[in-house]
Amino acid sequence: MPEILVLYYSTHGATRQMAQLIARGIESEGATARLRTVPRISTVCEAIEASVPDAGAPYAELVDLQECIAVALGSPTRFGNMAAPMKYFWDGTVGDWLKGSLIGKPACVFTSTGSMHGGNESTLLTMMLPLLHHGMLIVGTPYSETMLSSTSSGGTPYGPSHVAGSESNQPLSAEEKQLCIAQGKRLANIALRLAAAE
Ligand SMILES: Cc1cc2nc3c(=O)[nH]c(=O)nc-3n(C[C@H](O)[C@H](O)[C@H](O)COP(=O)(O)O)c2cc1C
Repeated sequence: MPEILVLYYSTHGATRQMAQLIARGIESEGATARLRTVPRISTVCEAIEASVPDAGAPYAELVDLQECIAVALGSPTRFGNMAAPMKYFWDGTVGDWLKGSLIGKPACVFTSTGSMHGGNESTLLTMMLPLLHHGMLIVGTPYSETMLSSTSSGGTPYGPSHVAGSESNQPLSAEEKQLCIAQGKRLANIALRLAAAE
């Protein structure tokens, strides 16, 4: 069964929930979702994380990028950009960039932000940059997903988003959830067709 990597970072759980919904969409198309996260990083150089997380998805390894036919990449918004642990992971992918391992693979991005205009679109757009450097094919959300027009919180043509509120405690709206599932389905559908054509 072809696998699609759902790679996310989350501290309060919203981006993790989005990842699980995207995985549901992926699996409804007949692919397997491989959920992976990345460890926190620290300014204290001696501090190390356990090699296996206490809970949730395992930590991603480079082989996950190589083995999967597509990637869904999620991060909370941090000052209008992806969180440092996720950026750190991508900064470690130079070997794959040199080999061109990801060229031609489809990818999508998703994020959770505190406030409506606090940078969810800038986070999604800037998360695309390392993927484009790797030669990946960016898959957004088309307006045929009618909830893109009706949502009053998250959901963008650049990818799914969620507005979590200043306390990071707002649940995903029905529209936000549906757009996550739709994004997973679309990514899997395109990835499976590209893989079959090879
Ligand atoms: C250091 C830091 C920076 C943040 N920067 C922003 C920001 O620029 N815009 C925003 O709307 N929310 C910002 N937030 C809030 C998070 O994006 C928000 O709580 C998000 O929903 C967390 O996702 P999670 O539940 O997956 O951890 C920031 C949070 C932290 C801790």
